[in-house]
Amino acid sequence: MESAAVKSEGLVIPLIDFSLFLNGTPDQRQEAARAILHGFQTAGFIYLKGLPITPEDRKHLFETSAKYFKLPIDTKMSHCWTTPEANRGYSAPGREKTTSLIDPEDVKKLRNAAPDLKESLEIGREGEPGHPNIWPIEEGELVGFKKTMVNFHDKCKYLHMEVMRAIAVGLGIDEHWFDNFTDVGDNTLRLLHYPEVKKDVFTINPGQVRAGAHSDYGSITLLFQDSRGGLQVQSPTGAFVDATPIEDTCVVNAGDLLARWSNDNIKSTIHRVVEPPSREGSVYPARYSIAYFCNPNFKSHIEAIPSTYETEKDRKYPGINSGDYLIQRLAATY
Ligand SMILES: O=C(O)CCC(=O)C(=O)O
Ligand SMILES: [Fe+2]
Repeated sequence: MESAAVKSEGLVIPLIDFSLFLNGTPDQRQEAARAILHGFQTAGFIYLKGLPITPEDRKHLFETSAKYFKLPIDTKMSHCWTTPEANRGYSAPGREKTTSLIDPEDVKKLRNAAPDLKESLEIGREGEPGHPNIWPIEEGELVGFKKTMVNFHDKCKYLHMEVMRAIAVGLGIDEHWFDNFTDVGDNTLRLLHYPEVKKDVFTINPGQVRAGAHSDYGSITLLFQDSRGGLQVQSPTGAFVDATPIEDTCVVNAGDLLARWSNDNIKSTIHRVVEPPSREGSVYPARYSIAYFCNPNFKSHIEAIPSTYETEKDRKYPGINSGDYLIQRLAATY
């Protein structure tokens, strides 16, 4: 039920059948939970198959995303990303620079030297007070856009809750321990488009990437990639290893807040997006991916999960509010 999806440079990313956690016997459930936790503790990344998200759901989402990005730039700019507090809307190529740098001046320099070659749309939870999603006008190919996105948001919210339950089972705490932290669904759905690009762009500027090396901020990220490739995960040796697309799987990685919450029992691993493995021709075709960034409910106070420390003095971090933590991290990269 478990095999290695990636094995290189000391990095082993397991591929786990999540249906065994959701619908298996008590033993299968336990075994799947153990494998999931182990993957997060070692690689910080896992692949899941047997998901409650069907290949049709997924196909429909990617098609809808491609239609969105075909809109004229002026239309997309009419609902652009404004503030870390809202964290919603369109980001044009060059807007966000994902990086592990924190100092805004350093980020600015890096952005100017090698802007990320991507554009994205962030969609937050519907109904979050004070932060409405600003939807593109539904005409032509875009009819039904909102419904598709809201449905997918809901399905991913459920998947987040279930993955956190698996982590709880793996840790040997109450299976529902995280439920009060995940039930609101303060998560962000991000559509990503890496436009077609001339191959020489990457040779002229060796620092050029599609998305800079970074770790994610929240609890976990559910990442759906198309078949192009280019996602890489940093191994314990420091090398970047291809996290090759596997059909009908989802890549799940732990974020910085989960690492902190687990007293560093779980790893949040650096990753990036570079050009795909070379093929014929003078251009790299466009790549699409869909990331669902999960967070503990913004109102939650985050302090070390029971079972991840023995005595008070083993707690590495003071408590922190989940929403504040995210805003602070987003403010550094936009
Ligand atoms: O597009 C991808 O495969 C990864 C995107 C990513 O890591 C991010 O947006 O945080
Ligand atoms: Fe990421």
